[in-house]
Amino acid sequence: QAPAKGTPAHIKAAVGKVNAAFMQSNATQTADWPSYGLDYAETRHSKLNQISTDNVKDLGLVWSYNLESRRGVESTPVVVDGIMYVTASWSIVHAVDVRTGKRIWTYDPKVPREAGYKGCCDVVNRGVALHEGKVFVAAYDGRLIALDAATGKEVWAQDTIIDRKFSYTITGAPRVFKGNVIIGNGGAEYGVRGYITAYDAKTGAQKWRWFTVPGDPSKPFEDESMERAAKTWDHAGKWWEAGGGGTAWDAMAFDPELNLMYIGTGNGSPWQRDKRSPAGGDNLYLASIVALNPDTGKYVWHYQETPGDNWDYTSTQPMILADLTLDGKPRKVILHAPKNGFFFVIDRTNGQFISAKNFVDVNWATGYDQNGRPIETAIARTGDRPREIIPSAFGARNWHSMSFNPATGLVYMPVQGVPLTLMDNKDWKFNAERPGEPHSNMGWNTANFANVEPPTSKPFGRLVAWDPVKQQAAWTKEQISPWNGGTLTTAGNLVFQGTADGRFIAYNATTGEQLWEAPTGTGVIAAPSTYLVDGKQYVSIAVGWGGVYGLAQRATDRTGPGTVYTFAVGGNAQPPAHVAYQLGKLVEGVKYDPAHVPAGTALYVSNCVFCHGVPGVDRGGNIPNLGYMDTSFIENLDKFVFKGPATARGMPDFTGKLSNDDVQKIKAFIQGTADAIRPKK
Ligand SMILES: O=C(O)c1cc(C(=O)O)c2c(n1)C(=O)C(=O)c1cc(C(=O)O)[nH]c1-2
Ligand SMILES: [Ca+2]
Repeated sequence: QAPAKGTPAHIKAAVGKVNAAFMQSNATQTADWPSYGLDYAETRHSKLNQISTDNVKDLGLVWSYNLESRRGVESTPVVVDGIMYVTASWSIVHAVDVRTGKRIWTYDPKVPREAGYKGCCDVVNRGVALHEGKVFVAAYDGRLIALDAATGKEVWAQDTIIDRKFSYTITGAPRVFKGNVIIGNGGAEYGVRGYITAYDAKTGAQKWRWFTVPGDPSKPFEDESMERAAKTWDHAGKWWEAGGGGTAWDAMAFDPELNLMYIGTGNGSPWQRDKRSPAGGDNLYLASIVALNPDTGKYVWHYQETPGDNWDYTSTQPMILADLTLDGKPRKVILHAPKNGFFFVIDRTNGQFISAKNFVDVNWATGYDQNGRPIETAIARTGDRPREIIPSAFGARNWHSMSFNPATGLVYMPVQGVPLTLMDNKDWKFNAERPGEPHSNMGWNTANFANVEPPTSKPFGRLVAWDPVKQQAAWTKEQISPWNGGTLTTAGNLVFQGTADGRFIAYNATTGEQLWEAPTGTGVIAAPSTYLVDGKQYVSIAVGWGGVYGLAQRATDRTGPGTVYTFAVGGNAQPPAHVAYQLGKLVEGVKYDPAHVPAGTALYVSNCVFCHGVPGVDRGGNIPNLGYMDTSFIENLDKFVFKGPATARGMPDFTGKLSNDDVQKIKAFIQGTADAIRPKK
């Protein structure tokens, strides 16, 4: 007799069957959603069609589940036979029974809140992997943890970080390929050396590790790929001191037939190439797609999308494996649209460049030549004055997933423009005494604050349906803000996406016509999933505003808690009531010495601006904008900066890093900026 649904015995059986054979058979039916990107190819294309263009208008809420989090939610819910696993901020895992919408268990890895500032981009997590009865989560502080799927109890945990002096973090979802749990890390804004590691899913034993950039060349190279890569860096730049970067913090995919796994690598650390490799060079394997042998971690091939990266143009954005007919011939390709604004089609058997076309206006390159090298513009690298480079470091796309529908032949991708000015940081030196010290290690200054030349382009968000064969858009939808959620496409000829302004929307996949929407009570950044439970199709989305753009910006005054919404045709549950949130008024009356403003500006830019934004200019996302605080708060700023109450929520303690004098100067900058932008009476 089958165990009752939702009991530990049922959960064990359901999640126990998720193995390599299951992943492959599910790929042809997609009855479940067993992995971050749905399948090994990361298509996010479901073959379910109960919900279709005809009846999507009758989609209604079945239940909502409170994730009890107030920071970014980037997780795609994975679901097997009605058991859902989804993560919230601070890497907390929730197991939810889809049949009831009720909690089965939660697991909190207890990430130290003071470690929050070690990451660039919010204390987020993109989700879990499942394999043979276990749930794998990578915690923000760098631990990879295996849980019993039925109970949420820890089975094993591994520290994936090679050197805790440096600011390594993990935000990405692990994947399981051939019985190995695979995970990279983040940190390239602060000076780290990127790598990716495989662990035995059963025992947690380390199987292999591949570094993405070479280490100190006076020491033996780990493998031949590192030796070759070291020839593309100028040794005078001593890149290895700051780590070089190249972090593999998000994208992975796997082709079982070719026995190749693919990763996307990140930006250079520091950002500006002449600071780490003064004579130039491609600086392999930054900003590349790399194919590895999943059994050994051995390098097989690479294609570098941004040679000599200079702008935080990571190639970590999600990739999709697809089979296309190009010039009459079937081709096994990788579809990829990274931060740098170009859509790439790459031969996944050998890494050969097929085509690249810009999907937004860009000013760093005019295109790619037939060898797959970008043709850079004259302004791309010269840093003599503050200059807007397009796309900015926020990327024309970021980690927000795209999906590929073989029926329409279209890729559905969230696209954006977030204008940013860059300025050469002439005095940049790697801070060897305090490696991993935030933002000062970027190389460039992002110069968007009040008294520097502002960018001239306008921010935008856009949903683009891209034809990868013609390399052109089939349709586009303008959105009200950048930083919208990832997409899902289905055999019901639908595209689902959540938006920064707090809606969950369904479109006709062929035409882009909007067919349905529901409010979400907060901005959406994550991607939805769809699956069958007891023969019925559901769609779920985890919402919660945040991520790097959400730290200091928002598109709606609705800032409800992290929540999972599950919809089905005929659903009629009531949504939870959410609190509205108002902008305050500009801070007034804090006494300061105007002579302190320039020094305060520099201190604010290297210590505060990333999370708190520009006082009174940015709107304040999940983290308050200091230009809108009460007078007494700014007057007492030292009480928050040194061992303050917000350290429990992830605010760094600046004891020993800033002096009292520095805090006076920062106050001068905050009040000075508020005074400067206050409308004149
Ligand atoms: O260089 C890195 O190691 C690294 C890591 C991460 C991350 O782990 O989230 C991001 C970025 N870079 C990055 O450049 C970026 O724009 C970004 C956005 C986000 C996010 O979750 O919203 N993470 C990251
Ligand atoms: Ca980065």
